[in-house]
Amino acid sequence: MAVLNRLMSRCRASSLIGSYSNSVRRYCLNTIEGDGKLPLVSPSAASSVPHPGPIVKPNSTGGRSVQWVFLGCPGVGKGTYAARLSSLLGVPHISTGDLVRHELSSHGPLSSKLGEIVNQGKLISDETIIDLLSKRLEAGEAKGESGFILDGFPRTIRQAEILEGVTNIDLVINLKLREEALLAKCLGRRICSECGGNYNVACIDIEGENGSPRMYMPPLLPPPNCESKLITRSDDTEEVVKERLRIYNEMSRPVEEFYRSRGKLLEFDLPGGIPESWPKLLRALNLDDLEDKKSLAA
Ligand SMILES: Nc1ncnc2c1ncn2[C@@H]1O[C@H](COP(=O)(O)OP(=O)(O)O)[C@@H](O)[C@H]1O
Repeated sequence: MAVLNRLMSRCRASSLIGSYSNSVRRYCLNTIEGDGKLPLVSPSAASSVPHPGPIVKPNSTGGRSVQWVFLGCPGVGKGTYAARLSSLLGVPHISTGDLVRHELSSHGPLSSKLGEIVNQGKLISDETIIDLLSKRLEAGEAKGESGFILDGFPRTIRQAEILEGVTNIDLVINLKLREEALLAKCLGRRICSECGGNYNVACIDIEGENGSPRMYMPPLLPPPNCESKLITRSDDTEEVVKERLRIYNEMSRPVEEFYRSRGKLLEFDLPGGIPESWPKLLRALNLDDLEDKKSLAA
């Protein structure tokens, strides 16, 4: 993690972004991978993608903490599943969207410029997002964090190349959901302004057609003490969500191929709401045993 931070800092301080020197890349890879610890994912066939996808091995005791990435369209549920895996695996869930929103709410020097970009559904610059991410990683390192589950980063090929240059990502989980559900899920999203809890008031029920099964996603309603404190994200309007979906297809879809071609992409089609999807995701990640053990221990 320390090296990741240092290089992120170097990327931000100089103009290494987009024009790495090979020696810097070698330095980082050697330093990070030279710790003798086991990678979590071995390249072999596990999913239906043309390139052999990764087989996920449960966390081995000698291994370092996981370094995973979540990809997927706005509204797919990256934050929900990343947060659940983060508490199961004991690694930080780092959402760049949350970092941006935190920056916006701080009313610092960047916030009005960022607010304009976010509220148009556009991406903020690679340099700015790397700057925010580096600060978050540095703060985590100071608290003794190790490993991460990234949600919302990388979102451009350039970001993916930078990340690939500084550390070894074990696994990239590409969450997928039917297009019809994505807009409804974004519009139904609610956040508790006090505890930060994420809820969804949308009830999604899509008839099966052309061989695809019916999809039912019940609302995820807040507990009574959050009910009166719910807020909606300013970028969750129909117009802005449509723009975010367009930008995802243009800028972030190629990132899926970036990881697919490296054998790191695990495609996961969400079959429905959390009760249906979570156990299946754990099974796909070979983590169902871990959850059983954790619930027995609780
Ligand atoms: N990696 C990134 N690169 C550029 N902009 C980002 C990145 N992550 C977050 N953002 C900005 O923050 C906004 C909110 O991000 P996020 O909460 O991840 O939204 P989404 O629901 O669209 O996945 C994005 O629309 C974008 O403006």
